Amino acid sequence: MQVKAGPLLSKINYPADLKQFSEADLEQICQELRQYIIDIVSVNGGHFGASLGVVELTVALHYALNTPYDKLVWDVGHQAYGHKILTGRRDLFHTNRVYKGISGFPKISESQYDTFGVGHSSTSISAALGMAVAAQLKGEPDRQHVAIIGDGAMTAGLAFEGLNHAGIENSNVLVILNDNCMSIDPNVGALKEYLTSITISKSYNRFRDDISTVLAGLSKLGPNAHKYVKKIEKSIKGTLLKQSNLFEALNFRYFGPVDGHDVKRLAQTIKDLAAIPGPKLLHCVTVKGKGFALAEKDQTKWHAPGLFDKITGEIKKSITDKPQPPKYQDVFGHTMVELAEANDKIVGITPAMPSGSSLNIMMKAMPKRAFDVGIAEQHAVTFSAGLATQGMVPFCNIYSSFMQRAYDQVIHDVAIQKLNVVLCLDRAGLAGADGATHHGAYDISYMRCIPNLTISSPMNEEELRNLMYTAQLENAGPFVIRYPRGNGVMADWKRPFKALEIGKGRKICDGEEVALLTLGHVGNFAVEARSELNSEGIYPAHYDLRFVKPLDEEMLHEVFSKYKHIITVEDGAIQGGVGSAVLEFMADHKYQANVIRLGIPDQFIEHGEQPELWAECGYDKFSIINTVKKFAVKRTTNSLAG
Ligand SMILES: Cc1ncc(C[n+]2csc(CCOP(=O)(O)OP(=O)(O)O)c2C)c(N)n1
Ligand SMILES: CC(=O)[C@@H](O)[C@H](O)COP(=O)(O)O
Ligand SMILES: [Mg+2]
Repeated sequence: MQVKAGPLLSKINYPADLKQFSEADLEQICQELRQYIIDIVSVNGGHFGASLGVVELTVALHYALNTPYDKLVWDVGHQAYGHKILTGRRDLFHTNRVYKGISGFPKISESQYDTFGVGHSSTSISAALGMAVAAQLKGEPDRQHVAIIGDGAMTAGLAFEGLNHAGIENSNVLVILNDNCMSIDPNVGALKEYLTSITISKSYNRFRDDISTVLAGLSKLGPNAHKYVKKIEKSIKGTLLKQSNLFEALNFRYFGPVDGHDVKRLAQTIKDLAAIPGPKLLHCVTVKGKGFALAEKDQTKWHAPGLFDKITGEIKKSITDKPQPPKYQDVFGHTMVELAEANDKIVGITPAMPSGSSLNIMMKAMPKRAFDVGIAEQHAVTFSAGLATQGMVPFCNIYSSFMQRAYDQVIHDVAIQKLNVVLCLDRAGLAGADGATHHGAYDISYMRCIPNLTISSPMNEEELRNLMYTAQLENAGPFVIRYPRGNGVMADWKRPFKALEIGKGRKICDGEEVALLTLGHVGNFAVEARSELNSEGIYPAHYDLRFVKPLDEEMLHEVFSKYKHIITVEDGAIQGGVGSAVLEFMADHKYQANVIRLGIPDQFIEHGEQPELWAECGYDKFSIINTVKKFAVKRTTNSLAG
C-alpha cells in the first residue's frame, strides 16, 4: 500500500535533496519522516520503536555529512528505516520485508548508501574501522566513518574488540552510541549501569563541563594561551577523564551525553565532530518508540509489534478466530518452569532474547535461576559450560542464526568436555521476514560434525517437552534441540513427560515404493502431503527421524531395505544436513536407492512469509506431493489400508 509523504519529505529522494532545506526545516522533516514510518509499518509490519527513536539522528547525519562518500554503518540495522526512506527507497518502502520487496536491514546490494550488510548485532565498529583504515591507505583522509550502535549492541564482545582496535588506529571513526536503555527487552548488565551513571551523574558532567568552560575561557587569551590550553587539556583529559570515562580510557574522545532528539544541535555537533581527526564517541540519549505514545510506554511490545491501528494503537490479531496451537517458544518457556520446579539444578540462559525465546516466563517465576546475559552469545555458551562443570543443568536458548557466533564455544567449551549443557536453538529453519541474516539454515550442518553432541528436533509440542525432559536427565551430555519460529500443531500439548530413547526415531506409517524421512516440524508438512496423496491412491511411507545425531540406524536399515525412493525433508541447508547424513549412511552400508533431498538449497534465501519461502525452496506440502508423485506408483486399492 502506497502512503503519501508530507510536503517536505516528498521533496527528498536522496540526502542531497535534504541540503536544500535550512536548519529551521529539520524538525518538520523529522516529523514527516516519523509519520511516514508509522503509516507504513502499521499496515506492513516490521521493526518499529528503534527507527522512531533515531529519526532525528538519521536526518542530522544525512544533513551534516556527505553521504554516500561519508560512510554510515548502522548496527543491527533494524533502526534504519528512516535512512532507507531518505536514500532513494521512499516509494519502495511499502515493500519492506515483503517477499521480493526491499530488505528490512541495510544491504550493500540494495543501495550505495548501505555501506555494510547487517542484521546480527555489534559489527558496526569493526566494519567502520575497516573502512576508515582503507580510506587512509587509499589516500582519502577527509572521509568520515560513522558507526551507529545501540546500548544493547554495545554489550557484545565484538563491539569491544572494535573499540579496542580503533583506539590505537588514528583513523576517522565516529561511534555514535544510541543509548535508549533498551535492548529488545530492557537492557542489562554493568555497562548499561555505567552508561546510566555517566548520563545522570551530576558530578561527572559538572567536572567535565567545568574543565571545558575553564579551557575555553583561557584559550580566548590569545594564540600562546591556546597552545598552553591544548597542553593542559591533554594532560587533564589524559589523566582525570581517562580515569573516569571508559571510552576516554580506550583512547576515544568522548562527547555527550547529548539529547538525541534535538535535530539542530545534533546536526551541528556531527559537523563539529567531523572536523576532529581520530576515534571519537558521541553518546546520544534517545527514547525508543519516540513520538508514538504506546511505543514509548511499552518498548518491548513495540520493538516489532506486527500490524496495528495507527490511530488507536490496537495491535491486530491473526486473521483466523480459531484457537491457535501455541508457539514453540512458549512451550519452551512454560516447560522450563515445570522442569526447573522438579529439578533444582536447572537454570535458564538467554543472550538478550527473554521475550523472543519466552525464557521471560522463567525469569518471572524464578528470577534467581534465569539469566539474560545481554547480546553475548559466546559468553552465554561458555557461562553455561561453567555452570555445567559444577553439576548445574543449563538450558541455553539461542536463536539458530545467532548461535553461529558461538561456534567455537560449542566445540571447545561444551562438546570436547562433554558437559551437560542443553542448547535450545529457536528460529531454526527459515525464519521469515527478517531474511537471509536470520534464517536458521546451517545449524544441522555445522553441529552434525561435532563429536559428543546429540542433535534432535521435535515434530510437535509434546516432543519438544519430552526432548527437554530427556536432555536434563543425568549424563545426557551436550544436547541440542532445534525448533522453528512460529506455532506448533497441538492444541492439547501439556501432557505428562516421557523420556525418549536418544537416537531413536519413529515410524509414522508404512507405505509403498517411496519413503519420506523427515526431521522436526516439517514432518507435519509430510503428514498433510500424505493425506492428500492417499486420497489419490498414493501411499508413501513416513518416518520421523527425531535425532539427526546419533542417527537411528536400525530404522534406516529398514527404510533402505524396503523402499526404492527415499525423500528426505528438512528445514535446513541441504549441504551437510539430514539428507546428507542419510546419503552417508547409504554409502557406508552400500545400499543403492534413489535419495532425493528437500531442504534449503545452496544459496542465501531472502525475506518473505515462511510459507512463501518453504515453497520457493521446494519443501512445503505441495512440493512434497509433487516430488512423491514423480516416483510413486498409483494404486487403485490400498494394500496397506487397515
Ligand atoms: C548477534 C545478535 N544477537 C541478538 C540479536 C537480536 N536483537 C536485535 S535488535 C536487539 C536489541 C538491540 O538493542 P540496541 O542495540 O540497544 O538497539 P535498540 O533496539 O535499543 O535501538 C537484539 C537483541 C541480533 N540481531 N544479533
Ligand atoms: C533485529 C532482530 O534481530 C530481532 O528483532 C529479530 O527480528 C527478532 O526476531 P523474532 O521476531 O523472530 O523474535
Ligand atoms: Mg537500545
